[in-house]
Amino acid sequence: MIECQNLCKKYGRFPAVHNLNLTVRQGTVFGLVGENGAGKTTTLSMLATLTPPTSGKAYVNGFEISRHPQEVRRSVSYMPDSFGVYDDLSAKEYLEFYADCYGVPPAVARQRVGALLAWVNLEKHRDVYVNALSRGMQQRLEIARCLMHDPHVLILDEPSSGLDPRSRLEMREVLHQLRQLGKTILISSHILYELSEIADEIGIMRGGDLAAVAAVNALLEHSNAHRHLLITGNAAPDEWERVLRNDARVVDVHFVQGGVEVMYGGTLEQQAELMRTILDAGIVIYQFAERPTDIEALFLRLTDRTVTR
Ligand SMILES: Nc1ncnc2c1ncn2[C@@H]1O[C@H](COP(=O)(O)OP(=O)(O)OP(=O)(O)O)[C@@H](O)[C@H]1O
Repeated sequence: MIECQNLCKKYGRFPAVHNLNLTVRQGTVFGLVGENGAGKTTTLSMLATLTPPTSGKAYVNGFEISRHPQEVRRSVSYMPDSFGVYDDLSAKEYLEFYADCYGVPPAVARQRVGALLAWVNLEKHRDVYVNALSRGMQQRLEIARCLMHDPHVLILDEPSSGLDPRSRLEMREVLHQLRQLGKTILISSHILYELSEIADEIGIMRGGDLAAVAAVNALLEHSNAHRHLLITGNAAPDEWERVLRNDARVVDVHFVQGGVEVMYGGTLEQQAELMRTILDAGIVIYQFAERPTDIEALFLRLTDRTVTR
């Protein structure tokens, strides 16, 4: 449904996106994660036909973006990372305006405006001017706007950026619902954890390259199967090593100040046994704590072999 083949964008001599090869299967959600300047916005903007590529090809809904931009625009909705709103339109008028731009028949538009406002929880704000809505509400209205012409493909650039925690939660709800619609979605974020909740696959961009791609299921299975433990005590590194080496469920050991960080692949009962083994070895335990999995580190470890650079 979306396919990029060696897609490149240079600004002058600067390669913002470099030989990008990416496939988003029909009806799936692909999350693009990366730091500021990684090339996410440039990629999404090329796929939305707003930025012409320097070289390479990309197909959206079967249409090549440079050769058939009009057809691509009809099949796609693009939500930019920053957008201007029309000050003197209410939320309802804003959606009606876009329906008109896209040639949605008035009767369909009337029904859709009501349904979408309810869907993004803005029914009560239908007559409020767009510039009087909070940023979170404006972002949700943008999602509704994106659905006005019932596109096959959605391209969303950081829909949660700049939102306070409560608005982020509300946006998260909307994105979860969006996933249920079965559309093909390409969504970007700085935060990998956020994307892992809604995406089927995740790609990480660095310096204009798609550095790695992983299926979210594989990430979650791995993070469920492994616990990240912080154990501190009065042992020297070689003592930790000796004790931990005897437990086959210890996958990885990393020495830290006063102890070790352990990637552990056993059950909770086996984890308790590990604690007993450490105590039996005469080590005084100061701390034995489970830490949240660093999903970014896990992603990089799992995809180590798939780096395309
Ligand atoms: N119009 C432009 N002219 C020159 N350089 C540009 C232009 N647009 C983007 N760039 C540069 O291209 C690189 C990629 O930018 P891009 O906006 O695609 O990154 P991003 O991953 O979306 O970052 P952010 O999360 O900050 O939006 C950056 O180094 C940026 O400075």
